[in-house]
Amino acid sequence: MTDAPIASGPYDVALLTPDEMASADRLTIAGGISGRTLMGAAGRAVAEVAQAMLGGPGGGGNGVRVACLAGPGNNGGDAFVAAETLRCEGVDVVVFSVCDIDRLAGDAAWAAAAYRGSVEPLGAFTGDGCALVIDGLFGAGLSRPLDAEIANLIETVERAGVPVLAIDLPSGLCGRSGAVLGKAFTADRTVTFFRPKPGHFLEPGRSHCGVLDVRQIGIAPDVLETIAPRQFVNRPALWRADLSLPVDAGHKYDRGHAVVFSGSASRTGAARLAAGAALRAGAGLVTLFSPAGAILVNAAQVTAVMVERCDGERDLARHLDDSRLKAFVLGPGFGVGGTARAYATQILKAGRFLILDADGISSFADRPEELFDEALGQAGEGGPNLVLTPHAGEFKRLFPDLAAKGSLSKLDRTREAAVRSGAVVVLKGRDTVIAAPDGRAAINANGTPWLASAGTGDVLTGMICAQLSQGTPTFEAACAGVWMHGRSAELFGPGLIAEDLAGQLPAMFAELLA
Ligand SMILES: NC(=O)C1=CN([C@@H]2O[C@H](COP(=O)(O)OP(=O)(O)OC[C@H]3O[C@@H](n4cnc5c(N)ncnc54)[C@H](OP(=O)(O)O)[C@@H]3O)[C@@H](O)[C@H]2O)[C@@H](O)CC1
Ligand SMILES: Nc1ncnc2c1ncn2[C@@H]1O[C@H](COP(=O)(O)OP(=O)(O)O)[C@@H](O)[C@H]1O
Ligand SMILES: [K+]
Repeated sequence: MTDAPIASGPYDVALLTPDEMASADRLTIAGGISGRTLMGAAGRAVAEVAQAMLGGPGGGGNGVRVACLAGPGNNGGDAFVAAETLRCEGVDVVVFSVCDIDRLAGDAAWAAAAYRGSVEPLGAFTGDGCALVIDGLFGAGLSRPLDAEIANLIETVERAGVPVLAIDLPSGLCGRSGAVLGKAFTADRTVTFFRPKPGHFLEPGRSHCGVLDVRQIGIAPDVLETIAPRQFVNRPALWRADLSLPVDAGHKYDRGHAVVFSGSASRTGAARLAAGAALRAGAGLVTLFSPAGAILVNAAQVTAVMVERCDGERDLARHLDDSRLKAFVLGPGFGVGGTARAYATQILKAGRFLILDADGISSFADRPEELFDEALGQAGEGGPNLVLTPHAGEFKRLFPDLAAKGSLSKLDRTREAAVRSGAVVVLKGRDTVIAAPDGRAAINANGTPWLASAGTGDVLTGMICAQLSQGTPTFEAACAGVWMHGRSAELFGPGLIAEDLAGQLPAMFAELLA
């Protein structure tokens, strides 16, 4: 993302649904800035990016042809402004219009009237000799799947292999959900305005956008106070102010004591991955709670991480008498069953933070209400006491109806799950969504595909646990953990396995705190 304002607070990283974007537009126009001014700025921003794609100013002047595809609404209006700007700069531009330009209305009609170049019907587009396609067919106003003529046109562009610059959204992509309605362009770059939309970050949308440029076109950020958006892209501006860090005169207990439950003797690695990450991510102390049969194998492989026996509810009750134990990870390698359910319930009843992952989640598959009732009763000052970190398969076990409801976006689905469960829900994947029961949600945008590797989810639980054990509010702790995890993967680069992630945390912190 380029040209974003300096990220300093949550509204700088807000995502606007198409309806919220229309409100931003209305509020701005009511405040005295005309729709034409906004469209003029939007179209010029598109032309600037087009020039960059053609090789910089003058790069488009050497006989290369740019095709501007214009739709029936304001997205088409932006395309006409971009076309006229490029034409004035000496670029050979042709507009291919969906409809007769006499049928355009409002600002789009104004933009078409101001264009002095040639216009051809959409059906005349072949892609021959074309160096760039500017997609101004549909943006925020897409209301139904693309018809066959437009879908065929997209295939023609794909076959011709011409680079695509999308205005606002690649046509066919839903800005609210990131879903493809029938067929959509796959753009090399997308220029959007004021703030990005959820569909730019939710898959498959993100994969259709290419490089995302966010341009400011004269909409004042203070309209966000009125609109009060509740979804954000997960960047440090969202949680930096709440992050827990060591204080100068602090001691290790100030930084919290984190606990990770180990599985049985042959399944201990996942818990150690989580424990190591929790320590490196900032917990003051970390203890592995191990069944008696796994103590030797655990003790032989840890140094700064401590090991304690925990073999049943009585042991756990005794441990919970120590109020310094703040946050617990339960699930990685733990085994599915009654023990996991009993421990989870006990921890929540004791008012401690619990990150439930993997087998911990699957243990509640047949009786999710038992977990949800406990979590709904326990939310503290900093938010819920429970964080759930499912991948799509685990999510389906706890929320089968939400997983099956095709009309819900990943953002909607995670939000509904958070409200129902009383937990902060982290629904993982390339486009991890973090949602709180109060309606706030964030879509993560960093990380690399090398994270699709065994054990990386275990490491994530440790990073979230480190923040929870230090007192960071729950939603912010989960967002920070997810971002740190993704950034660590980026810093390591190709060839990453789960064991490599925690080792990148010092470099990640150095960057974050610079
Ligand atoms: N908001 C702002 O601040 C600013 C917004 N700006 C720009 O405005 C854009 C939004 O403009 P917009 O609202 O006119 O919607 P747009 O995407 O052009 O499409 C609507 C038209 O398409 C039609 N249509 C829909 N789906 C269809 C389909 N499948 N197949 C066929 N037709 C279909 C629909 O018809 P209807 O559904 O009404 O029958 C209607 O005629 C936004 O993306 C940005 O580029 C900038 O100028 C800067 C300031
Ligand atoms: N293609 C991808 N791009 C970015 N992150 C990914 C991708 N695939 C998986 N991840 C991340 O990797 C982690 C995998 O976690 P999980 O599925 O629980 O694995 P495991 O159970 O083996 O630890 C999650 O944080 C997820 O968001
Ligand atoms: K478009």
